[in-house]
Amino acid sequence: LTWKISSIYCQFSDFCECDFRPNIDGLECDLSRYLYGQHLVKEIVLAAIRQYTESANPEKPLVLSFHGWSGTGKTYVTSMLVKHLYGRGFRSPNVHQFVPTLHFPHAGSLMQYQKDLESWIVRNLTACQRSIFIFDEMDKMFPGLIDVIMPFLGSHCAYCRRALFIFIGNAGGEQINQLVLDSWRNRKEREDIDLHGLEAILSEAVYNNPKSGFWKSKIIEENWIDHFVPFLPLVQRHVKQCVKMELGLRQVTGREDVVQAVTDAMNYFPKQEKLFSQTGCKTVGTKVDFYL
Ligand SMILES: Nc1ncnc2c1ncn2[C@@H]1O[C@H](COP(=O)(O)OP(=O)(O)OP(=O)(O)O)[C@@H](O)[C@H]1O
Repeated sequence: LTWKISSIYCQFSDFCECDFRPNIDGLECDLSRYLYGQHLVKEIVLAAIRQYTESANPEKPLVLSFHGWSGTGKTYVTSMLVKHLYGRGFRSPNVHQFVPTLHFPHAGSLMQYQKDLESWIVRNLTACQRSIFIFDEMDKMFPGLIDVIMPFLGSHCAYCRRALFIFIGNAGGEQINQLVLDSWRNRKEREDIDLHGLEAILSEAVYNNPKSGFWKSKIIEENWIDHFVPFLPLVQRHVKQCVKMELGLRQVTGREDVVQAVTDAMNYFPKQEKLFSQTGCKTVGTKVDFYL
């Protein structure tokens, strides 16, 4: 009932912020304490979100696209954002997450999905302009579907300007890994890798990949994505940090043996250098339970 009343209020008020209660200090703190090996992500996400939350009347919605290898923190950072932007986190009625394999599984229903997605967004943006729409597994989304959200991304849609769109996918991961590998071979510090050229590489990687939901997408052609955010592949040092964090969550200290056992149990690639963790930090939690 409370939500219905606030929806009605929001339709008549320009200042309706619904459950939007940004805590930028909290976000900054979580990113710097609990996100490892992602200096570019911290920098881009924090600056973009800060600007987005500080502007009461943005000119357009904020559109972010997260790219990178498995287990590098894309979903994790999205959760941090949701936690620090909405009072009730993922339980907030203003947080909407789409998973293609769950919500759009059948190729034959593409037109129906397009209609449903469009009306879902209109309905929710008219109920609350500060809504967040998260599109997970962009590599598994049927090309053509995502273009129905185009009209909501620009400045001409007045009730869309305070929304936040996040796309998550693995496309571009190989290109990011290659760049990190090259810089490692050239003895360059990881933290010295900058965005220069990377955004263009990522935009091309999703646009030209028939397996990407952005394949030949107008969203890319017309530059509606504000920031392509590269998640770098994690190395042993980061896996160790993840193990320590998992141990901390279990209130376990002084178990260097577990830190070493879990770090050694992960697979690393490329074959020769054995530099990057195959699953990032993704399976660390279960491995910690196994070795404890
Ligand atoms: N950079 C990181 N720093 C700290 N912990 C991390 C990092 N990356 C991943 N983790 C840990 O690993 C778990 C899995 O990561 P996450 O789900 O974010 O991976 P992902 O990039 O979304 O992978 P996928 O592409 O396979 O969905 C997180 O819940 C977190 O505990």
